[in-house]
Amino acid sequence: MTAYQLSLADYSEPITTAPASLLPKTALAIAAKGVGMNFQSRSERYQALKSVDLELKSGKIQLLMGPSGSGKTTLLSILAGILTPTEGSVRLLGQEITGMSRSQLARFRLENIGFIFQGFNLFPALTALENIEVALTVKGVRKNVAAKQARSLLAQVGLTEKANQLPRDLSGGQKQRVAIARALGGDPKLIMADEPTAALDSQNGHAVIELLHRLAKEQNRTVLMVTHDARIMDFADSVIQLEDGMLKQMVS
Ligand SMILES: Nc1ncnc2c1ncn2[C@@H]1O[C@H](COP(=O)(O)OP(=O)(O)OP(=O)(O)O)[C@@H](O)[C@H]1O
Repeated sequence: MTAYQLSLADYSEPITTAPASLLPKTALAIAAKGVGMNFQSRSERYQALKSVDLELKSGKIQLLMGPSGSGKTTLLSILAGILTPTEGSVRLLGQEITGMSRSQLARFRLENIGFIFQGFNLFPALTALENIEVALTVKGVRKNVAAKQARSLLAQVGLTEKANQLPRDLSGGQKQRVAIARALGGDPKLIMADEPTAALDSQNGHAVIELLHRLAKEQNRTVLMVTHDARIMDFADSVIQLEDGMLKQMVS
């Protein structure tokens, strides 16, 4: 189980935040200062991140790249409020999240962050539409409203005609588009993706990247993505390189 799977906490207060489209384009969506992470296992201490500073503006697509073990997932988890750093602070959408309680963090994530995973994480026994509906009801949307919203989200990713298909009858790219539609429930301003194209062939990978690009540029969402996929670099506003837990460079 990845750290992200912990993020869909059973928290059912209604969504109250403003739509992503209302955020000013220049606002800082993510700001990390002096972020460090030490993992303690038995007698050993491992420093996975060292003094990471970064600032990401809203409406941008940022890639988090670097060799295996360099700290990408750890950093994404910290920036998503899933892991608490041992040093430093994180502000998301102008709010300091580092001192929040677990339930405050769960609520913040639910209201503001859409998660996308390499393995799609769809419920195999639910149709494409039901997968989205379920996520909406977890976010506190009433069932009859959720059904309507789920249809509209599915239309946004161009899959209206696949509404009643089970995940096993969809291609990898279609599954990922359902997962993206699900992530858009509740209109999150931040989208955090962990290797979203790793399991996809070139054509499907391209469709997913274009969709994420559209969500950032047309709807002013901030997309932060861990990836090894060099194809995405052309669509990104900047690339953050991590090496041995340290920020090596930001390519704009
Ligand atoms: N819970 C943990 N306990 C101990 N060490 C951990 C823990 N989580 C991660 N690490 C270590 O921290 C380092 C960074 O891990 P991380 O998963 O962030 O790397 P990554 O860049 O995402 O790697 P990959 O590309 O292989 O997914 C690794 O050496 C890893 O073994």
